Amino acid sequence: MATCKSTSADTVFEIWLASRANPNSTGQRLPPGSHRPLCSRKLRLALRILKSCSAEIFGMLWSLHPWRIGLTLALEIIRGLSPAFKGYSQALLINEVQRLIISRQFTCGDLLHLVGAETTRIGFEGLLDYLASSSEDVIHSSTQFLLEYKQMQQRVRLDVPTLNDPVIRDLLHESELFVRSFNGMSSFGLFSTFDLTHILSLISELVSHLLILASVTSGDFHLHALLLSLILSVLPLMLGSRHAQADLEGCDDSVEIRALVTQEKMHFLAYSNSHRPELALFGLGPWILQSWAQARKTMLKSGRQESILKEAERIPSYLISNINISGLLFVMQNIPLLLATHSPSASLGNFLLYRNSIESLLFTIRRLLHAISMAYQNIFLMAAFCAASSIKPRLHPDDDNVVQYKNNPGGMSITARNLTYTYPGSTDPAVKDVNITINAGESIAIVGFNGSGKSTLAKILLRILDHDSGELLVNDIDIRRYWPEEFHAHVSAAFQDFSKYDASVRENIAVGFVEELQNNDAVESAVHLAGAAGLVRSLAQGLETELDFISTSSRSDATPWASPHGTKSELSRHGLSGGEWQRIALSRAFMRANRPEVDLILFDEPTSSLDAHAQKRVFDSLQTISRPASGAKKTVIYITHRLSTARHADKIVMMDKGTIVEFGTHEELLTRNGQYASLYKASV
Ligand SMILES: Nc1ncnc2c1ncn2[C@@H]1O[C@H](COP(=O)(O)OP(=O)(O)OP(=O)(O)O)[C@@H](O)[C@H]1O
Repeated sequence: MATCKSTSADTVFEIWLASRANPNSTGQRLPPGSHRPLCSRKLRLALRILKSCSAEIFGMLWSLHPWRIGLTLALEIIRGLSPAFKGYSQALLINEVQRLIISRQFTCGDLLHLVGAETTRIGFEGLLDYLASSSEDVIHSSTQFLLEYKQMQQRVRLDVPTLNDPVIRDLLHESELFVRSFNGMSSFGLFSTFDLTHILSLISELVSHLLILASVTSGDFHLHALLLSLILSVLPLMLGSRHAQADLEGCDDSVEIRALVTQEKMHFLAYSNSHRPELALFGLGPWILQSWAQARKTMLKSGRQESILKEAERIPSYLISNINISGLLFVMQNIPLLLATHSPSASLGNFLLYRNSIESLLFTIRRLLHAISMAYQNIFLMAAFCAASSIKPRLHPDDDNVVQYKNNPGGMSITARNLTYTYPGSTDPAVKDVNITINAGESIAIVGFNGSGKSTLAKILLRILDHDSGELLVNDIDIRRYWPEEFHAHVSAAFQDFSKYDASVRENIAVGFVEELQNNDAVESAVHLAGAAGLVRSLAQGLETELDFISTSSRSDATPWASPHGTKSELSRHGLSGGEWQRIALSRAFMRANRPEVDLILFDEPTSSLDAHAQKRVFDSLQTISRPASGAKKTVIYITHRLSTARHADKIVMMDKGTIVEFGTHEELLTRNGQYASLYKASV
């Protein structure tokens, strides 16, 4: 056993982190998913994890099917006794044959009787196996669902800054391995409730072999055999067959395909980093989770029904296949040997039983050690799963510091003081010492050279990123005191790197305010504001047209949401040009921007791919909804390289190298004759 350095660790997260210390290299971490060496330090950590998390995990799983899990545990323990009982029963059979032969009263009828008794035992064994595996299937699919659900929940609640942390990414990776191990897909092998029962079963097998060995050597043979026989005979009668309870509704293939597609789409959304800003901004987490859960349940249900149907067809063959004819033949093969020896005192059965028990004992010990070493590795994955569930998203305020966002009738006011932000892994700040005051209801254009920090500043203002230092006040309250979800309900945005969803036009737009997904008026109004009505009309299936974003996307993580079996929708997907996609993204932003509770609209390069008419249309719409003839104003911020557009804003922010170099009205900045003035003159 190796020795590892000791570190102090209190929470499950810290224990998990300590378990990743590389024993061969101080200060280095083991890569995520790698095996933990067996050493006294890691063993102690494993025990602490078991103490802290196992009750939570097994309590969670136990609550799913208490009686079934209890039953499965009992069955596994009894199944563990089977090999020993089998050896014992066969030894009895041999002894009986030997006795009959020696007493010269052997008849074929006696032989058939003995063979019948042995066959009955084997039949019971097969039935026991069938009942145990049926019950396991039910527990397995519920467990799988619950853990996958929890994992999706972990993903969608985490914000961009949290996910940017490489340690958190490693934690989520190991948490995922833990969940995958319930599908048998983990590199560590399977460690699930059934591995635990497997360990119990192996322990009971070990004990039974020891018991048999003790019996053979002490001669106290029949009592134990009787007990084992009784247990094996009575237990199956107590068990209800899952087969009888199965709900064998017919399966609808199209429902399954739809469910599978939805499940994959939602999974992709939850895991995609490129969609993360919109996911946070539009508060899509609960909707993704709910849609995924519904689809996943349908898939698991249909999978279970399929296996029930298959099993129902398979019961006779299952039982027959479990009758180990070779074992019986092995016993029979000893009869000639008995006939030859004719010894009145020899007991070949006892001799074989002893020999088999010794062999089985060693084999069982090997399997048990293997199972325990698998479990040891998976304990650390379990810690990752537990710790991941309790990560506090970076943008969440402390409970005692929370302030409720109050709707500002005149739009959102923003004050930034010495705002600085550096991307993880970078040395130079992308935003540096930004100071600005934006009054409620103002329209602000942010302009500047490429890479000057405009989009980064926008993401900080939108509470997608968290500034490293400085202060950001929204309606005179520190933005860090608002719940991000609550704050996001009062803003709408179109990002420069907006998302293209592998979905219909309607879905692509309505994710801006997903509660109105089926509200045609709301969707059509958003389409109208973005000047996309003509585009939608030109599509054969209008809002229901499925969009093909692959052909127009060049992003590296543009993973296709695989449609199984090459479905019809895949064939009829519609590609869009860059400008058309931009109109769809703007419609999405207008879906929310038009709502009364929204105080801030932020568009990052909203019209970069639009023609002059479309561009005018978008700015007219912005004007209409942010400065309505009656009703509340909204603050509008837009980032643009088109200075002919910027000049219409109330004030202009000129950025360079992460900082604001000029701020004022168009006229003021021209008079100043600085960077803005030279850029403006160059553009006209
Ligand atoms: N995810 C990131 N990780 C590290 N650095 C980044 C990241 N995103 C942007 N940057 C860097 O931050 C700086 C500011 O980028 P930002 O996108 O805010 O500029 P911008 O003014 O919006 O540029 P553009 O006009 O080209 O859109 C750039 O130097 C950029 O390389």
